[in-house]
Amino acid sequence: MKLFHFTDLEKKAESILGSHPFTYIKSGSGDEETLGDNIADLRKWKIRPKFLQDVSKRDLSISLFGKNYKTPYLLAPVGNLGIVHPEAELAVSRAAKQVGVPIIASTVTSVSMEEIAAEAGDRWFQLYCSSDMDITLSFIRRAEQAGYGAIVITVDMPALGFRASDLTNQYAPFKLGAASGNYFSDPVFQKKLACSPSKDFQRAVDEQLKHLFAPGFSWEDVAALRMATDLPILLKGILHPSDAKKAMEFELDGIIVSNHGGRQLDGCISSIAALPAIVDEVGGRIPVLFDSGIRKGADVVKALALGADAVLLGRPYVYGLAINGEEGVKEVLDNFIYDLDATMATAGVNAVSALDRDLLVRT
Ligand SMILES: Cc1cc2nc3c(=O)[nH]c(=O)nc-3n(C[C@H](O)[C@H](O)[C@H](O)COP(=O)(O)O)c2cc1C
Ligand SMILES: O=C(O)C(=O)c1ccccc1
Repeated sequence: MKLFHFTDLEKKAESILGSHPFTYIKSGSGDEETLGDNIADLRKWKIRPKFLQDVSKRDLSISLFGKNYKTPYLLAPVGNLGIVHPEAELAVSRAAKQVGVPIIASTVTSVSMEEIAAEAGDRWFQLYCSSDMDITLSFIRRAEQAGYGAIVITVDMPALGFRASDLTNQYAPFKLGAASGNYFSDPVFQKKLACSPSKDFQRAVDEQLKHLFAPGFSWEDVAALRMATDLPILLKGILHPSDAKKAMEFELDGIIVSNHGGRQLDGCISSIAALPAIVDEVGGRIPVLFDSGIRKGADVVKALALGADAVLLGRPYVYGLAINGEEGVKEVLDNFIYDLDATMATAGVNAVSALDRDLLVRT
């Protein structure tokens, strides 16, 4: 593949994927104000290197929920990957396992969470809470049994964002069954459907769509889920410090500062602009993870220096998958690790744990 720059990665993926699938992945909601701000606001922060620090050994490792990881990267949950590559989540899982990076498997994967677990190393499960609590609880039980190490509840999708380009293209991959691996294999869903998804495919897809978004889901439901599992629970999509505070009050274990890669609420704050106030509110009591706009090692250094404990990669690995399946994802990860290592060395920092705000200025 030999593509080291995000722009080249994106161009190559565009030449391979069909126009509608590529647009679905690349786009943000609205007129992409927030999508652009995720990148632009990261660039407002500049690194002030301090030299003569002995950077002969660099330690990229982190620890989360009592477990050590070689790098501060996780793979963000990305649904509908069946439109990107025939091996979809399985290729992603194998690549991440080779590199030692945890995956966060989406609710809306092309295959089931059990099939993913069979190929994956460290894995967390991302939960879109269903409007049907029985299905939601069934997903949590299945994740526990399949060895997932945490539940990531995504809170920023009470409804699908206004995705202008997908609307123009009339493109909705989740209506094509590219995202039905978990629903179609779920015993509770099957029972409610009262027929086999393979027999009446369209009805099963329509039924899943009815359950997929849960606009009525609230903090009381979060409290019920807290009671329902001993796994660590993180909320993904937090942008306001008061929601971070509430997550701690509800005894949750972590949060992910994210605006869904600019795909949900257009006009909302960029993820990096939201991060410092949330880190201050949390005060080190629970891990704060970060995503939306990470495109290179310097972006990672900035997010970690502003107080994130780890970062999630989204579109970059999806493009690697499009270009060369498992090998493509692995190459993207290898490059991100190399880039981070080089960025830390040239910034005069020898450990992720030594990154702090003193390293940055806002321009
Ligand atoms: C095509 C696509 C599908 C996504 N699907 C999900 C999903 O199923 N669940 C979820 O929590 N986030 C989903 N996200 C959001 C990502 O987890 C992540 O927040 C975002 O991609 C990070 O931004 P970045 O792409 O700029 O790195 C999706 C993102 C993309 C691009
Ligand atoms: O596209 C997305 O960002 C996404 O998360 C999603 C998930 C399920 C259905 C449609 C979109």
